Amino acid sequence: MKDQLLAEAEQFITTCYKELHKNDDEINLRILQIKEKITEFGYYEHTFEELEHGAKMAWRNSNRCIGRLFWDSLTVRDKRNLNTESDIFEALEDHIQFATNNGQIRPTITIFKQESDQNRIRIWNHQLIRYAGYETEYGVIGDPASIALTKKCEELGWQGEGTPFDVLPLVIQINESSPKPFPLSKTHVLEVSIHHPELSWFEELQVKWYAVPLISDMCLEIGGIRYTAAPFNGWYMGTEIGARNLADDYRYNMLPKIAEQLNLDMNRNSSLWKDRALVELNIAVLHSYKNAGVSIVDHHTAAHQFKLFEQKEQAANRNLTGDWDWLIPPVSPATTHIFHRGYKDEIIKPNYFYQEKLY
Ligand code: HEM
Ligand SMILES: N/C(=N/c1cccc(CO[C@@H]2CCNC2)c1)c1cccs1
Repeated sequence: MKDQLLAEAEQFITTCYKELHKNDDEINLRILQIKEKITEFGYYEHTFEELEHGAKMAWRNSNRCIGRLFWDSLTVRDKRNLNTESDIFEALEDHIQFATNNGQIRPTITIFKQESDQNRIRIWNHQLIRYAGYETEYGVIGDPASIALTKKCEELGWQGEGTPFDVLPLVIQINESSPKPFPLSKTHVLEVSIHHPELSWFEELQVKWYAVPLISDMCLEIGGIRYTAAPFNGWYMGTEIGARNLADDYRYNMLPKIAEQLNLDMNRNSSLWKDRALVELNIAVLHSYKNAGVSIVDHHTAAHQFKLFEQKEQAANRNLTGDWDWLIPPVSPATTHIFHRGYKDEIIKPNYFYQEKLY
């Protein structure tokens, strides 16, 4: 195990320090230091500089991410010193406030203590901000994707209002102690009501979504060290909300309601009623976020930015890796260059990984 850790550390320091334009003496000195730490204690710790650049490299290596052009502009917050659930909760509220920035979203990651034999911090939420889901005898209220976590939160003593848009509490667990729920104050949660630039009936659907996507259940691995609590945010690509979260029939399932209002022929697939409803919903999402001054990107602009990323990686002499299945957008994929080429789905570290589900 120590040899494996040392090998990962050496590989990371070599790449990271070269990118930071450090010379061979600095690289060898740092590797020697780490070797001593691992030999004596069985682990080592990153400097802030290593942590910051490692988190950026991990974003750059995220094969499924179309937003990687901006990898070097990630804001990294070092919270490895925090030890209690309430201190961690406070740091998460600060992250939400800083990243939201009144709508001018700042891509940010907050990194908590690394995993060790004595220490494991986990955030049970998939995203820091997400709506609850309730199974009732009349069907599901809220987000079906949240049913399991909502049940867990209720077992832990949390009580939602029962609306389709109840923001779940943050659930923080340290080691094997009971996970603790912390309700988020609504003042921290910026939301956008969805309306359409031409179709005035759209607002009668009374649908909204939150501004900031903040993934909190993935593990950041840098140089053999695992950060099991390292929530990160960017801004949304419109299709994530308009073609998935609000459109999937196992999510908010809005397409039939929209098609009805559009008086489309829903009895024939070939009327393409689903496709027309989908496009209008995505137009409404992009229009509403822009109108509210909340950062968002359409899938055409995002694909163009990804093209620039491909060119930048080529110029930097780095091999581009990607996961085609995820990189193509769910709306009009073949209108983007991504659809018409291939990508090598090789896993390079540092990177962000799934970790075991705790509920
Ligand atoms: C800045 C704006 C960003 C945009 C528009 C963006 C866009 C996306 C989209 C559309 C996906 C696919 C999600 C899905 O289909 O469910 C994705 C995946 C991903 N993104 Fe980005 N991203 C951004 C920033 C970031 C940042 C800051 C990080 C980390 C530091 C990141 C890491 C990832 C990872 C790890 C995945 C794969 C998640 C999985 O495998 O479930 N992205 N991104
Ligand atoms: N726009 C985004 N979209 C996502 C990025 C990563 C993951 C996800 C959600 O993935 C879920 C798991 C599989 N599909 C939904 C969405 C970002 C979230 C955090 C930083 S950027």
